[in-house]
Amino acid sequence: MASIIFSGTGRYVLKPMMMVSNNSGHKVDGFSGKKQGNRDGAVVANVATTPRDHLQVSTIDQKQQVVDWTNHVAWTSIPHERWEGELDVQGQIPLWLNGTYIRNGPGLWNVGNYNFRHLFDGYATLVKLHFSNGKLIAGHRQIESDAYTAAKKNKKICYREFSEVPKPDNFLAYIGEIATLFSGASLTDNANTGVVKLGDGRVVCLTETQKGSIVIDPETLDTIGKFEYSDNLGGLIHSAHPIVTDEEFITLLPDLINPGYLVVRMDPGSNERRVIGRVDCRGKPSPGWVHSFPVTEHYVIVPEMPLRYCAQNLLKAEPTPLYKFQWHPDSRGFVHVMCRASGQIVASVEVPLFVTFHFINAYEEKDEDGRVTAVIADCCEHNADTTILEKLRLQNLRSFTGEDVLPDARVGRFIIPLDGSPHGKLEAALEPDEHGRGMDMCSINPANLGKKYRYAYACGAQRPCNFPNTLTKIDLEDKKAKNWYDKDAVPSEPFFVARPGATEEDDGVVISIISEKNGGAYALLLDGSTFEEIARAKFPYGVPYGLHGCWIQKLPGETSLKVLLLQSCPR
Ligand SMILES: CC(=O)/C=C/C=C(C)/C=C/C1=C(C)CCCC1(C)C
Ligand SMILES: CC(/C=C/C=O)=C\C=C\C=O
Ligand SMILES: [Fe+2]
Repeated sequence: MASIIFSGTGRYVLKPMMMVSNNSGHKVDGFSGKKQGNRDGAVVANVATTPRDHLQVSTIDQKQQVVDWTNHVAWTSIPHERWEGELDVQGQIPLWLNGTYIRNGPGLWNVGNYNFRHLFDGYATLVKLHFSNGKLIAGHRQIESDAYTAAKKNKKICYREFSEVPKPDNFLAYIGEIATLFSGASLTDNANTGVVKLGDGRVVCLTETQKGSIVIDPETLDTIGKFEYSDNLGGLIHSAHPIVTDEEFITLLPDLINPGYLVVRMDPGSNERRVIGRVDCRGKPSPGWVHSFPVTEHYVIVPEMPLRYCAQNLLKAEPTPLYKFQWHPDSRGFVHVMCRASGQIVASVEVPLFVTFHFINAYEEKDEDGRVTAVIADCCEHNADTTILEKLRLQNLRSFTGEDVLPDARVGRFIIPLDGSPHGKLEAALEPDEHGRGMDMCSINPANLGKKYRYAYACGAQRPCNFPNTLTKIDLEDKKAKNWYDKDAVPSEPFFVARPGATEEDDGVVISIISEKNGGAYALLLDGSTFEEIARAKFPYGVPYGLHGCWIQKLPGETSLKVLLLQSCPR
């Protein structure tokens, strides 16, 4: 398959399903807002055919065999606002794989002539892979958050992003009140981190600001509107990674005023979160950053990381080394265990210092009488080293020269006793050299959420590197890892989809999107069990790196939402 795409100056005519127009019918090239001619009405991806600078420079230097990463497609803004088309597939997509994988991530890192600083600042780009009877329709779409829409209109940043603060006059021009620059109104709603399917079918994109919860149409990727929480729980931020199943949505709301966390739960069909309980922080001066957290069958695990939110840094205009956070080793690290049913804290232990974005899973360990004796919680742990945040600055990601600069990481396993002991343990769940001492962006078989499990999928490292560059299957029982690697390519989070009816934990496929050194990108399917490639399909343009995804299973006999709507509203 693999058509040679960016080779000439001619236009590359794509298959008829694609769309490159914005709502006004004009093709949009990033933020330039340039109107592109569409005289013949042909469905043409102008962006895919215009040779882009990075496609010319991103070549292998024959002498050094080192790729110029300045314009690596992983860290280059997506060149157009939306696209959809069928991809040629090399290999075999399993016929049982029917549904849509949607991945979210910060895919646009410039506005006007201004270039963003940090990976997490970029405006949200959704990428979809729709699998149906062995065929693959792909697409992408920018999320129409207020932050993105305002930036596009004003050609300036108008809201506070992860590391960016708008100039007061940008913000004034848009919102109109200086008093609000330091209030919740100035915070971004750029939902660029994850995407979840709620039990009621709504698909919601998320980031760490509560206002950045945005409902999308999983078929078209269109922005439907804000997900408004109808409770009065308040607060401005939440964990970027709620626990979402068909039955519930659980998340943590950090309390920055009276340091602690509210543990809250929402039912399918509802927009109202109800409080399960509250954890008071044991360390000072503020809650630890809580990007994610795990649950077990009976407990919610609340990590209190010594990397804490920092009120002063929240207000600063210029980025500080740790952005909105500060490292407080003296105030130590803790893990709290809350009973889901009663909201009572059943354990609150001090643990060794740790730094993590992502918990992998957690489960309960029982004695022979079935009594829970401990909770095991696994995470991608950065050896208590905060420099990983700095490594994710775009300048650093784009300046790889072959030196091994990625800090070491491991599968950190917390062992939290439930017998009243004051301390918990943190150790590597397997020898980190198994996965090149790189470890982040993980998934598991969702059937094992909160239960004892054997396999995790994540990005590891083939060194030297400056960013995790392998897909890794971790066997926590045999303490072994299998690694997939494509030189100079950047793979995104390996996402496990179970085969319907499977009984083995690793019976399924692993989906990832690979940003290639030559400016291209491809969707990759690995067998969940053997971890061998089973199919790949090249995009007709470069797709940048992205973060987290979700799977929307097509049920047998299911009719699409659009068809149902058309049937219920006959003209
Ligand atoms: C993409 C990712 O993993 C994290 C994104 C985090 C964001 C956008 C955090 C934003 C924040 C603000 C804009 C101000 C308040 C603090 C904080 C939640 C860090
Ligand atoms: C890309 C990333 C965190 C993303 C948050 O959602 C972490 C990468 C860590 C590298 O080792
Ligand atoms: Fe994340």
